[in-house]
Amino acid sequence: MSAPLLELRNLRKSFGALAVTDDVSLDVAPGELHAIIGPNGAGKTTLIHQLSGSLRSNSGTVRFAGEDITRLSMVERVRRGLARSFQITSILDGFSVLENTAMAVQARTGSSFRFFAPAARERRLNDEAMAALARVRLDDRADRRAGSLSHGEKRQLEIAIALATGARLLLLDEPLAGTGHEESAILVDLMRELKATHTLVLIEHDMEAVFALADRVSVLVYGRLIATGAAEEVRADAEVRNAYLGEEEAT
Ligand SMILES: Nc1ncnc2c1ncn2[C@@H]1O[C@H](COP(=O)(O)OP(=O)(O)OP(=O)(O)O)[C@@H](O)[C@H]1O
Repeated sequence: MSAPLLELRNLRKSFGALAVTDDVSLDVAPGELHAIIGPNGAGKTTLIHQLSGSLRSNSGTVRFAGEDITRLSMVERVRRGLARSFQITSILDGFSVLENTAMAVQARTGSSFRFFAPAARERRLNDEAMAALARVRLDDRADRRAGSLSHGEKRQLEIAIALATGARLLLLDEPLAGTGHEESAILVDLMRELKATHTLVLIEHDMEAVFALADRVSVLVYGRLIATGAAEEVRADAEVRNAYLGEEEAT
């Protein structure tokens, strides 16, 4: 296996006496789609916060592209190419789809277009934003107000915003939650396409989507990883079936 893009070692986060993630160690290879599954309350979202930098870990290390980023802020991590698909609340409803995406391009490029005339600068930002929107198939919605998008389209926009930050690795926290059948099919296709160019860490409860997309799957139960492996191996693992998949099938 090539050197991992993301390396977690012995990560732990506790709230008071409750260890929500406990001794989590995991490697994610470049180009891999790695799914993290587990029952409600297992600590998946907390782990994503620890990776994105929105929560400081109590102990353990996170390395990205060989660099120790454990102490870096969320903004510094985004600059290095590690982005969480933004929460819906971070979409500015009153701005257009294009403007929302162009702001992410601007955040990445900073003042690097400063030598351009204002009109040319705006064109560059918009061209890059349109490229991100085309990847998520929202280019035909560019001029719409973001607030007018459907639930699934907002999820697509969040991914476009993450792409526009220049991310190499995308952290996706339950992108399919609350989406209808058609919306979810679009998002699954989109994630499949993104695999060609990006590394993805996906938290998802939709097991059909997980096993259709993931190269490898890790199972988190009570904050601990009980299994990591190729999707088919994990699906067949007796402990995993007891701890999680059996429970899902029963519901
Ligand atoms: N800020 C916090 N303070 C105290 N407890 C917290 C905090 N954030 C999360 N927890 C607790 O940590 C546990 C794990 O929560 P988390 O949201 O990470 O789980 P999850 O696996 O993402 O669950 P779900 O699949 O339901 O989204 C839960 O028991 C939750 O109540």
